[in-house]
Amino acid sequence: MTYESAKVPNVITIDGPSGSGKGTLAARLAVHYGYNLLDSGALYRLLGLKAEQEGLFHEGAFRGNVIPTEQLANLALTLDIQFIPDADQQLLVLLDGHDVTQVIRTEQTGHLASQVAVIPEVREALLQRQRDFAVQPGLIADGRDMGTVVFPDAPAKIYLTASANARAERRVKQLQNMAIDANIDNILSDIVARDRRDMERAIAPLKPADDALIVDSSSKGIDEVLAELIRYIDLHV
Ligand SMILES: Nc1ncnc2c1ncn2[C@@H]1O[C@H](COP(=O)(O)OP(=O)(O)O)[C@@H](O)[C@H]1O
Ligand SMILES: Nc1ccn([C@H]2C[C@H](O)[C@@H](COP(=O)(O)OP(=O)(O)O)O2)c(=O)n1
Repeated sequence: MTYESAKVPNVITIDGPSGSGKGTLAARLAVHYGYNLLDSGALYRLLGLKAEQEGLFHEGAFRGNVIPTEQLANLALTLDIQFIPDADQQLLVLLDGHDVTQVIRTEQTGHLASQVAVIPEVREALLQRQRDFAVQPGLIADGRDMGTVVFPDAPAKIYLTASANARAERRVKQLQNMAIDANIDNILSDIVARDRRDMERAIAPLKPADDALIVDSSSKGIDEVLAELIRYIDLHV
C-alpha cells in the first residue's frame, strides 16, 4: 500500500436541523474541494420509504404503535440504493432500481425518516454504510450525528442552524420549486416536531460536537455562509 492510499481521507462534517442549509452547503463544499458527498439523511429517508412500502407504517405512525425493530434493522442492512449524479449535478436517487428522487424529499418522508432514526439497531446498521463513503481525497458528510458519532475524528466540524421560521420559509420555497405542494403552517409544525424528536432521542441526538464551529444562518445568504465555512475549513484541514 502506498503512503497516499494509506492516508486517512479528510472528512468535513456538517450537522444541524432541517432547513438549516446543510445539503446546499455540503454540495457547494464538495464541488469546491473536489470531495465526495454523503447525504446521510437520504439513507434514513430511503429506509422510511421502504418501511412504508413494506406496510410497517399506518397513517404515518408505526402500525399498532409497535416498533418493528428487527425488520427495520434488516431492511437497513439490505436497502438497495443508488446515488447517480445527473447532468445538472442533481443527485438521482434510486430505491430498488426506481427513481425516488422527489418522493424522498417530501415532509411526509422526512417524518417517516425521523421515526426510524430513533431506533438504535437502525443507526447501528447504517453506521458502516456511512463510513464507507469516506474515500480519497475526502468527504463532506451531511446529517445529524456526523461530527458526534459517525466521524468523531473529523478535522473540521460544522453545526449549521437557523430559526425555525427561517427554515420553514426556505423549505416552502424549495418544495414549490420542485412543484411539490407546501403549506407554511404545516411545514413549520413538522419542523418543530422533527427538531424535538431528533434532539431528544436517546441515541445520537442532534447536538453540536464539542469542537464544532456553530453558524446561525438565519440572516446570512448562502454565499456568505459558504465563504465563512471555507475560511474555517482551510484552517483545519
Ligand atoms: N443561508 C441561506 N439563506 C437562504 N436560503 C438558504 C440558506 N441556506 C439554504 N437555503 C435554502 O434553504 C433550503 C433548504 O436548504 P437545505 O440545504 O436543503 O437544508 P437542510 O439540508 O439543512 O435541510 C434550500 O432551498 C436552500 O437553497
Ligand atoms: N445523520 C442523520 C441524518 C438524518 N437523520 C434523520 C433525522 C431527520 O429528521 C431525517 C431526515 O434527515 P434530512 O437531513 O434528510 O432532513 P432535512 O433535509 O434536514 O430536513 O433523518 C438522522 O437521524 N441522522
